[in-house]
Amino acid sequence: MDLKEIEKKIEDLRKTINQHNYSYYVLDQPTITDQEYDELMRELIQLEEQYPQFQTPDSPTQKVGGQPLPYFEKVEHKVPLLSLGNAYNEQDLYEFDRRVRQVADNQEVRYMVELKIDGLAVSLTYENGLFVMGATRGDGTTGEDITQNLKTIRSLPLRLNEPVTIEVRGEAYLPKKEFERINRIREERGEPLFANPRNAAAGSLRQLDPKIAAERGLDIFLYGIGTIEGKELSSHSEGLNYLEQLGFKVNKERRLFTNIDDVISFVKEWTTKRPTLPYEIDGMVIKVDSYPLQRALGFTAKSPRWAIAYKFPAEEVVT
Ligand SMILES: NC(=O)c1cnc(N)c2cc(Br)sc12
Repeated sequence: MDLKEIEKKIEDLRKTINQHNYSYYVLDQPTITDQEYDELMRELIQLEEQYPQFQTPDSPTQKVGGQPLPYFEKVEHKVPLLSLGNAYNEQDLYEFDRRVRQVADNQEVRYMVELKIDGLAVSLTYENGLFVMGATRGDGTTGEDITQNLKTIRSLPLRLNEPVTIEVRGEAYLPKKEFERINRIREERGEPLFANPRNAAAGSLRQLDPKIAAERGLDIFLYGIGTIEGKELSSHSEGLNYLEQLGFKVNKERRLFTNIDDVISFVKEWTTKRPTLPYEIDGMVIKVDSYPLQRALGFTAKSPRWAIAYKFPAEEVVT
């Protein structure tokens, strides 16, 4: 093959593998066997090593982790990653609804209710559709650049379906089965165990050697847009659907309601269904859906007035 044909072969391999990644890790619908997948990856890694001039930042080979870093750079978030006020019972939710309707006046109020993933909040920045930077929440204003580790998350797209410049936020987490597998290995090695999946996810993402992060089946759900160029969105639900369109993994257990009683029933439903999930959640997030109404409600010093986190009661520890 001449160089043109080799470049074409590498591009075709990249496209095929990225498509399989998307089906397997975002849609949970495998399209080839692990064996066939590994075969394709081996061929692509070998060709990229032989022809480095054809390497690109969105190649799936970027997911295996590069060289260890001496430390993590600090990064300033353009839009702060805020924390949420907490609700602990129905009364708190009725109170939240009353405050929202005070500002909403007579306009219809829609609430988007989502699972509150028990992981590590992160921000992802894409320029013209390419993943360029990922950071921890940190103190909400300043986080740590953990791009190399986030790249190893299989469901995190290195190139979006549209060449959009956008900053999105989500929760990196460790599925329960992965958490148990990692702790079994640590136990065999006589290493200290992780207390829970959240600590394990945080510990994995704070590794300076991305090859360690790559071994730990981290995953991510995206749930918010910080900044976006050249696109007008009118609601949070429209924003989430757009994130899915771009190729992000967005949690499917979300639902829109027009009254707080139905929100409370949905919260109760998930309080009991929680153990059936393959990942841990520590509550539910209730957000006003309309962006104009979110703007009208604004923020307190540290959290939005248009959202609240309902915290599940602490699980009884079975001794
Ligand atoms: N779906 C969501 O909005 C969501 C899910 N899981 C979380 N841990 C958080 C945290 C904030 Br802040 S929002 C949010």
